[in-house]
Amino acid sequence: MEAISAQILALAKTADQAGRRKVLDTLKSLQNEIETPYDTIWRLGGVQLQISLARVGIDLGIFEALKASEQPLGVDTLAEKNGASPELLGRILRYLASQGMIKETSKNHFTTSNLTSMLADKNYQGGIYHTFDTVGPPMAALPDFLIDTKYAAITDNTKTPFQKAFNTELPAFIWFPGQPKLFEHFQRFMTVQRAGAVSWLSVFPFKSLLGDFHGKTAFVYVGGGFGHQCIAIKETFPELSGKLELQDLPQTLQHVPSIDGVSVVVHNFFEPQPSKDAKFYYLRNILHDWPDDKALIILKNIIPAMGPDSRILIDDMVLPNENVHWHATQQDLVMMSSLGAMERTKDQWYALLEEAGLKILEIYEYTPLLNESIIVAVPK
Ligand SMILES: C[S@@+](CC[C@H](N)C(=O)[O-])C[C@H]1O[C@@H](n2cnc3c(N)ncnc32)[C@H](O)[C@@H]1O
Repeated sequence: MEAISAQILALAKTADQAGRRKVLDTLKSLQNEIETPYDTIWRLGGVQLQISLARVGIDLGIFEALKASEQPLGVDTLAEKNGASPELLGRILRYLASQGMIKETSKNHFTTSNLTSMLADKNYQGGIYHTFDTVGPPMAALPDFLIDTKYAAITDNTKTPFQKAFNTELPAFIWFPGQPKLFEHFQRFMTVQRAGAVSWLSVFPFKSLLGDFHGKTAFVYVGGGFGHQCIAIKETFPELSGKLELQDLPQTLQHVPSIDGVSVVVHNFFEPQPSKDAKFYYLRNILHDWPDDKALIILKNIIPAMGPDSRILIDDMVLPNENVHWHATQQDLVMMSSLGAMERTKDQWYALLEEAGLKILEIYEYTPLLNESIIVAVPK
């Protein structure tokens, strides 16, 4: 067993992104084959507790404290730092160690594991909070919502499990910015959501498509959140500093530190695009947030601003028609439950863009297993 484990580890360490994913997916299907029904019910039964306790660990500063310490820390020392009852904390630490989130070195003493660093990182912590506090309640409300609606398709962003979970009539993106803490967690999560993945810039021929562009704005990051893709572009193409624009709602932009060489413009993408003749209008993780009727408005608002050389770049998953990866199926149902939205197949993208009055020039896939892609579109 040890020899096989070492071989798998070595394989994963030398593999590229797609190869490493393949290793993980193989291990996952192997687990399904090996499990008895008893194993499976324990695994499924513990899913919610894992993220609950990851959040408790973050609330108590456990991961940061272990990361900052060169020595293993005892329960009492940790309890002094965070004020929790040592009895309670001991049980929490024991659970976190049993799940691999930290490591138990001796009785009541703990240190970091391979996962601790990620759990101690502010942006990934945003992901844990977002998943638990904002995505979790609609997921829990989904089964009863579906019974109530007799399993009708969810396509209206005001009638989703989200409204049931949060007892609101507002669509998520209207409700959400009014919850500053939750919204900040979400934006932090967005900055690392595809960390470690292949960058779209390694596949998309940005430079050659930009050509000898001399206009005012080369890149408009529509609904760009914390603007991390402006930063990625500036790092790759420093000569574009001053020609990059970040657009988002004021509620989002107020959390964004100023970025040198990037102008920041308050823009609601349900209104006409104010930046004219830019080379690229880039929408990353935007259209998958909206059902078709809203996605059409967003796209149609950009078209009148486009010059002859302008391109819309849509950075989203383009799903195959079968054998969709579990990341994508999971993401699809998260989008559905909170936003009445979806991850779209290739056929659905062609149909949507056709209806918006756009034509697809090219699709550049940059993460083969997850089908994250750049769709390049121009007016018909
Ligand atoms: C899923 S996040 C994606 C952020 C960023 N594009 C990324 O990939 O990390 C969606 C973004 O859309 C923004 N947004 C939502 N409604 C908007 C609107 N009506 N106008 C402009 N931006 C909006 C949110 O503030 C958020 O930053």
